[in-house]
Order: sequence, then C-alpha cells, then structure tokens
Amino acid sequence: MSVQLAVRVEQLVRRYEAGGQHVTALAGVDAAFARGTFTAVMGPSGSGKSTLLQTAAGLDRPTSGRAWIGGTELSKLSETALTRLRRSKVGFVFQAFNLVDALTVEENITLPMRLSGTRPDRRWVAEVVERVGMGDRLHHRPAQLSGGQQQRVAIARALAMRPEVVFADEPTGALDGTTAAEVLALLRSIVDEQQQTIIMVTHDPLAASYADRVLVLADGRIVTDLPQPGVSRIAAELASLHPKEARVSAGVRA
Ligand SMILES: Nc1ncnc2c1ncn2[C@@H]1O[C@H](COP(=O)(O)OP(=O)(O)OP(=O)(O)O)[C@@H](O)[C@H]1O
Repeated sequence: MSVQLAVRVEQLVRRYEAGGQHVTALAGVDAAFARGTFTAVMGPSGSGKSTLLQTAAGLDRPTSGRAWIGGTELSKLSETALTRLRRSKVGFVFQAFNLVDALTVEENITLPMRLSGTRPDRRWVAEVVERVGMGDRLHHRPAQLSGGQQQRVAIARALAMRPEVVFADEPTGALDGTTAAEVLALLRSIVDEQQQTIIMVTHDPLAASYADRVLVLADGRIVTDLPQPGVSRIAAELASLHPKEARVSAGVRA
C-alpha cells in the first residue's frame, strides 16, 4: 500500500524583494510528509524555515514550484478555495500567537470551527484545553495572559478542530520547560493516536527529538534529513552547520 502524503512540496522557490535587494528564502525545496508523522524543521536563523511552513501551508505563494495538501495542489486554487481548504484541513501555531484580542480564550479556541461552520467536539476541546493547562482561564482575554499562556491558547486553537495537518512555528519557544514538555507530548499523542500530521519549526534539539524526522535547512535548501535522531545527534548536526547557533539553541551560553 502506498504511503498517504499529507503534504508535499516540489522545487519550492521563494524570493523576496526588499529595499531593492533580492533574498532567496527557499532555493528549491523538495519534501514529502507522510500522514501521521511528526517532522521538525531546523536550521540557522534566516535559513528559510518559516518561509517553508508558510508556502507549504498555502499562507504564502511560492515564486515557483508546487505544494500539495493531501491530494490538492495549492497553486491551482483561487484565494477563496485556498482559504476554505486551510480552514477545513490545517491548524497553525504562529510565533506571534495571532489571537484575537476582543475574544475570550474559549472563543479564540473555537473560532476556526465557527469560521468553517463545524460544530465543536466539546469533549475534545475540553481535553485539549485541559492538556495545555488553560482550563481555568477560559473567560480571560489574550491581553490578560502571559506570553506562554497565549501560546498555549494558540496551540489549543490549532488542535481543537482535529486538522489533518498542523503547522507550528516555534510552538514551545515562549514556554517554560515543564509546559513545553507537556505541549510536545500532546503534539506527539495527536500524531500517534489520531494520525494527524505535524510539521514544526524549532531551534530546540530537545523539542525536535519528539519528532519522527528532522529536516535541517541551510540557505533555503534541505541539507539533512534524519529519521528519529536523538538530542545529541541533532545538536551535533546543527553545530556542524552553525556552531554558535547550535550552542545557544541547546541552552548553552556562548
Ligand atoms: N516578507 C519578507 N520580505 C523580505 N525578506 C524576507 C521576508 N520574509 C523572510 N525574508 C527573508 O527570507 C530569509 C528566510 O527567512 P525565514 O523567516 O524563512 O527564516 P527562518 O529560518 O524561519 O529564520 P528564524 O529562525 O530567524 O525565524 C531571511 O533572509 C529573511 O530575511
């Protein structure tokens, strides 16, 4: 039986022009992500990790190349169809949380379902809220929460609809070690128990060790594709690319 692909990108190129200068954020990335797998995307700052996530998720259009979510090629979709596809199949956790200030925690978490006209699965929503430790803050507004708490709300919002694919950009960057471990265990369990697919950008080798696979980007290209590496192997790979960055990521002050 062939492996079902949740996400695929082919020869993805993304160039930006800013202040008269051209930057090649992605220089031709090919990658396939099987359904029910958890992939960590790593690499030095500026290597193209966020751009890969954004273009693979259909939040940004590539300069050239193609991206698929499930069997659907994103470049063939109108903006409306793309928005519909994202709302029904994709969950996002952004670096900047992107919570709606005017809504409560509970309303933020169920917003994607209301937007896509799906009835929330109350039991699952309650479980997700509990597992990110936000059960006692449901009626707060984002401005009344710490950065780590806002990130946990963003994670609950991404998982509440049981999307087929979750794209997460540094989901544990703002969390303390204990909360980060709980969130990573939750991400791991939705892959193992519900066959959801996660693609997560992280700088942290410990966070990446929860994944089934680690892709390392450098200068807009995949330079390493490791199946189930341990923390020390990941740290060594990063150190070989960019020694200072790897030391800081591993929590060691340079
Ligand atoms: N909107 C934009 N306009 C111009 N250049 C951009 C834009 N977004 C990203 N870039 C550039 O593209 C390159 C890749 O950026 P990207 O954010 O994908 O890297 P990253 O690996 O996620 O970095 P970090 O780890 O610092 O978040 C960088 O050189 C960045 O400056």
